Amino acid sequence: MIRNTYREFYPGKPIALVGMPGVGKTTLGKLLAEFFGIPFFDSDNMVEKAAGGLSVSTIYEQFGETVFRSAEQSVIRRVLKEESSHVLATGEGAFLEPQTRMLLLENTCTVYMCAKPSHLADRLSRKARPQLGLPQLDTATSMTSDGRNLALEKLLEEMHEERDKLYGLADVRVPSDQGSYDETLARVLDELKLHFHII
Ligand SMILES: Nc1ncnc2c1ncn2[C@@H]1O[C@H](COP(=O)(O)OP(=O)(O)O)[C@@H](O)[C@H]1O
Ligand SMILES: O=C(O)C1=C[C@@H](OP(=O)(O)O)[C@@H](O)[C@H](O)C1
Ligand SMILES: [Mg+2]
Repeated sequence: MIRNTYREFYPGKPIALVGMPGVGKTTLGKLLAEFFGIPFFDSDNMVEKAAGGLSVSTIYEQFGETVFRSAEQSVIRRVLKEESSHVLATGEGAFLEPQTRMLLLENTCTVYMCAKPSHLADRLSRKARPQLGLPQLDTATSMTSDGRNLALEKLLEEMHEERDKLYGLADVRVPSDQGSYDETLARVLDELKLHFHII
């Protein structure tokens, strides 16, 4: 359905997805790349490969965030140099780092995927991959009877408040908490078309 509606339109430069943890950068990034028939890259996976298979959490633990950010910037720089058309899902912290942000703003079409913090809290509590940057929360005392994790929601609200302006520097902004994957994908495509004045 989506393929028929949008046919073969591609904005002509890489598309980079930025935003909060759990907003769907990796999931939607893969779908977007599949839609365009172009390669998909995820900066977290690229860093893990470059580190000989060490996981993101191990890199954080053993070397710290500064080393991780620097590795992240190198792999992003490399993929932008080597691959002309692709979709890149960044890790949540990448776009907050000034040099990486500049690199992405200058060389890609950046898409800020956004969602309500309460929605992200719900998604993250179901997500298989452990999420760094979110301290271990005492789930026993912060869970409500209807299964909401209030401490996680509060933390994500604070993160959102702090970061929304920076993520908002992206070229386009797409809500990612309403509807199915297909609907979100269609919203990304609509925003890209508007941005590039493609009718
Ligand atoms: N409409 C939706 N859009 C994006 N992700 C969704 C949606 N509904 C549920 N999810 C779930 O939310 C999680 C998003 O995780 P992921 O794609 O890894 O996000 P990120 O890379 O931004 O951290 C996945 O487990 C995905 O299945
Ligand atoms: O930038 C970061 O510090 C991280 C990004 C996350 O990726 P997502 O934003 O894709 O969840 C995740 O790998 C990890 O928690 C650390
Ligand atoms: Mg991801």
